[in-house]
Amino acid sequence: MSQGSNTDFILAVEGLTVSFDGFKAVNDLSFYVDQNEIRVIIGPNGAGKTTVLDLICGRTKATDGSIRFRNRELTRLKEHQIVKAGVGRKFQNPSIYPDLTVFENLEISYPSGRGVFGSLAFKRSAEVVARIEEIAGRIFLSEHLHTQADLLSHGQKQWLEIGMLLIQKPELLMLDEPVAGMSVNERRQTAVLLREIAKEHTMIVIEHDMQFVAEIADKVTVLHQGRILAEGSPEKVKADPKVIEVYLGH
Ligand SMILES: Nc1ncnc2c1ncn2[C@@H]1O[C@H](COP(=O)(O)OP(=O)(O)OP(=O)(O)O)[C@@H](O)[C@H]1O
Repeated sequence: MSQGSNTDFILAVEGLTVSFDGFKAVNDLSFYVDQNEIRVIIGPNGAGKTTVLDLICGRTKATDGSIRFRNRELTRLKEHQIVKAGVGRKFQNPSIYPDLTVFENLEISYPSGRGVFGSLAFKRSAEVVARIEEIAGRIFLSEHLHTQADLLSHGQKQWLEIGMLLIQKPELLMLDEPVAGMSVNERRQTAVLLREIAKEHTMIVIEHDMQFVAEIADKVTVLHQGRILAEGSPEKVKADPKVIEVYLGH
């Protein structure tokens, strides 16, 4: 049976290529992600990691290849259709509303089908409030529900943005360097948070901190020059001479 017809994977990327003026930032890339898996993508600067996330979420259009999410082809969809299909993305810098409270940031993200102002005006149902409180608990911000987001620590802002994604219930969450700039304690808590989230969601995470990678990853994909250099468990990848040569040894 060809892998092309396999329906067990939540995400199947095959032959994915993107060319920027002839330069292939992602070059004939194939990988498969299981449901409830945490897949971590590592690799040197410029390896194509962020570009892969950009391709999956529709921000960048593929030159060639396919991205199937639950067997639905994403390369033909627009960014907002991919969000609707169940793919959520968090960028490196938190994009939260600094003047609003934690509660209000989560409320705005609640999938009500309205824009920012419509969301604020719509009556807070008990169901919405309960969901916001539940999410705030998961992201360690129960005590800060009515704190203005601007006053949170950098790490807490990152958690809030993860919460803003979670409240939309995406099946697949993509996080770009979620622990960058976090303290050791915040990193530890984030590892716990991500393992907890993986019980209900699938995740693709770009990360450089190998200790954190080992704590969260089910499987690691190592990219180099737009291609896969190695793939497997964190232990296997860490011991791979090719990976040590181009990435870990530096
Ligand atoms: N829109 C674009 N136009 C031209 N070149 C691009 C574009 N986006 C990315 N690139 C190039 O593609 C390559 C891969 O970039 P990408 O940001 O995906 O790497 P990365 O692995 O995420 O690196 P880093 O760890 O530095 O974030 C780089 O050489 C980059 O300059």
